[in-house]
Amino acid sequence: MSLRRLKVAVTVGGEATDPSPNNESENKAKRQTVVLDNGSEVVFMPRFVSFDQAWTWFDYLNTHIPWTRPTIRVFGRSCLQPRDTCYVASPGLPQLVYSGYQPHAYSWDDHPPLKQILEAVHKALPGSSFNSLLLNRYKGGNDYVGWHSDDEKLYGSTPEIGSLTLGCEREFFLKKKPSKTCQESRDDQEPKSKRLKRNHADQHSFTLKHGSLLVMRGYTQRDWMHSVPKRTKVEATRINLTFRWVLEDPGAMS
Ligand SMILES: O=C(O)CCC(=O)C(=O)O
Ligand SMILES: [Fe+2]
Repeated sequence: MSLRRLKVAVTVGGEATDPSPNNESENKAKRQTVVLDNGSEVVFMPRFVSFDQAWTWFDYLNTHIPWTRPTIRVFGRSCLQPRDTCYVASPGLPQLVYSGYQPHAYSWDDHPPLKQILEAVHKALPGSSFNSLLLNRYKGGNDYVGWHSDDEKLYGSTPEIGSLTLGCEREFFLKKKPSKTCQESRDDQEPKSKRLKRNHADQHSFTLKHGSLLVMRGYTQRDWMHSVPKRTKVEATRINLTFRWVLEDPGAMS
């Protein structure tokens, strides 16, 4: 897969990226902002949290979270989701349903370290708010997440998703949807073959390392898809936490 070079603006700032008080130097982590076209944006913080803190969280979550590997429906077929999962949400929110599966919503109080992690994410992203969390556990390179967008109605039209990686690093890909919603009108005049070629060039990749935070914003879910593909040589476990904001009344959006 040929990947276009990213248009990356790197800022070095004093973001509060680590909740532990003795890690001031690590708090000066680099923050990369990738401005995608038509109002989509990805922010990447490779060292959001210190190595040691990230391992402490990994060990806790790996052993204490009630992981489950549900049966889901993909293209009309039932299959085992190719990774473990768990869902946490604030009380009273509409229920999440994806791929025909409705996960049980655990409480933040069930796992106090999650509240600490949420606090660290909020501190790093002033002005952002998250009230739900989807956890994934990839138990080696055969576990993956296929191409998808987190564009469920309950997240609204421009959801912000903060994605924390703990443990084994994995590649994360973004590719632009070949849909008309994100096309400029001049596309209509282009031959289809040219259009497809140009769309396939619209791909980006990130290596999601231990302790990194990737944030998708704006119209990224409407216009782009993302995936974490299989990696045959990988054996170690990766835990991923995606923080999201669930609208209390998604019906009011439409
Ligand atoms: O594991 C990741 O980095 C991505 C997970 C993801 O896309 C999801 O849970 O929707
Ligand atoms: Fe996703």
